Amino acid sequence: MKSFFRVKTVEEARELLLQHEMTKPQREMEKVPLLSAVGRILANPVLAPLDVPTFDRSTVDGYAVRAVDTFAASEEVPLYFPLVGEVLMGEETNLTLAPGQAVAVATGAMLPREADAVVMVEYTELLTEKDLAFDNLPDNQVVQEGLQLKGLQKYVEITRGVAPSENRLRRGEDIQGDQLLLPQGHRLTSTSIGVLAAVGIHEVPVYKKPVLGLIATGDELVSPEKALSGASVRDINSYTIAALAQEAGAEVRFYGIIADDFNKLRQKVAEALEICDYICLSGGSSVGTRDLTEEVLASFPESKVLFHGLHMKPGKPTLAVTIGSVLLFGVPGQPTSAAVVFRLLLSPLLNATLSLQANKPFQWLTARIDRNMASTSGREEYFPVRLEQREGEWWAIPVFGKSGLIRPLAEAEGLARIALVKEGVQTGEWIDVFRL
Ligand SMILES: Nc1nc2c(c(=O)[nH]1)N[C@H]1C(S)=C(S)[C@@H](COP(=O)(O)OP(=O)(O)OC[C@H]3O[C@@H](n4cnc5c(N)ncnc54)[C@H](O)[C@@H]3O)O[C@H]1N2
Ligand code: MOO
Repeated sequence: MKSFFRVKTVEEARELLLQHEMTKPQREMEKVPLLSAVGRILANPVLAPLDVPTFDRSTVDGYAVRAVDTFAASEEVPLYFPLVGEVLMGEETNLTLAPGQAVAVATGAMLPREADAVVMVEYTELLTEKDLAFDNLPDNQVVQEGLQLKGLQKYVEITRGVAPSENRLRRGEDIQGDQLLLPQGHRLTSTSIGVLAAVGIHEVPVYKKPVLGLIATGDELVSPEKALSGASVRDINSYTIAALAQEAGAEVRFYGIIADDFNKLRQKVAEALEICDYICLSGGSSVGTRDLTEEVLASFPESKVLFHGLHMKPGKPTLAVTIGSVLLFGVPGQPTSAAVVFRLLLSPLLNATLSLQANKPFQWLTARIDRNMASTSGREEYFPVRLEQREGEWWAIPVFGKSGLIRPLAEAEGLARIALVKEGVQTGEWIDVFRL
């Protein structure tokens, strides 16, 4: 009878794997267009090549002024500014404001020189010489200057003063030229992509994605687009694992469902070894007579078993092998087991390959367990939980279901962990939860 050997704790397994060449930070880079850069990892730091904005801009629709000229304005005693021009959106202006003048500007438009604030259009009225009843005008220098102009001079009536810099975005206020914008190793998000667009970077240097080959084994498996018959079951793992691998930054190659046949499986593995950095086989990692994974992997001359079996539930029959520089895994066929092993072991490896900090602290939280849970000392146990806040504390509510099911995991918000040395936990006890 076959049995497991080289059994490791999850921690030992992770450390062993992180020493492997493949999990060392990836140094190969490529340039990708900004539109397809989300989720990719920056291979170089990005310095701002210029100031953003590149000129002083208005943040409102209104009139550019010198703030000091407007201080005395009020609803009771408005001030009148001759309108000396307009700056259209996207137009470069050469205007310079003289004291007491106003220039119409749209939100985002360039400000004339000497303008240091903008009065919102709501606090103004546009008038012409004709509209102004000269007799009633307050005796103010600004108006006098305006009146000296020829033709239908327009005036801006201002009923509220503005402070210097009010409604103005200064050159470089958003981003300063030469500033470090994004560090090497940063995972690009929608907002960091916006920042790159702002400084005109349209091709981004990123690390190449590690390639993960995926092979599902099992005579019983049927892909979702085919009809089920007799005792056949749907292939779930190929899809959850492909999605998890993509989330972790890998490029996935799917090698299909392979029947429990030594030669066919070996042939597929050989094919995958040609181009993959990681290979993940689901099913057939246990000790059943048809569980061929280990036998197939062992038949490659360079093959080396790192471990077979983890002190972990679910995920006990996990297998890790190296063939040359390629890391190969046999993950259990049970859908929840496969997903848990991938998240806890393979995702951190892909993160390491991509220079991402593995298991970021915010992936874990502590919560109080909602009921007594039994476990066996000597293995780490993981079970799906929902999370709830009660009076400022997190509580973990177990979602029960065997590891052959998929729905309980889909309902869960976390995986609660009972430590290796513990024999169960009591209601209310604090427990580590890995957020899903
Ligand atoms: N005598 C023992 N039997 C089992 C042990 C053991 O220690 N001694 N371990 C059990 C545990 S725990 C697990 S987990 C499974 C692991 O089995 P395998 O990895 O060898 O996987 P299979 O036997 O091929 O399949 C198990 C189960 O999962 C279903 N499956 C397989 N692939 C997929 C897929 N891609 N999508 C959906 N479902 C899949 C398969 O139909 C089986 O029902 O072994 C226990 N047995
Ligand atoms: O260890 Mo198995 O992976 O429980 O279901």
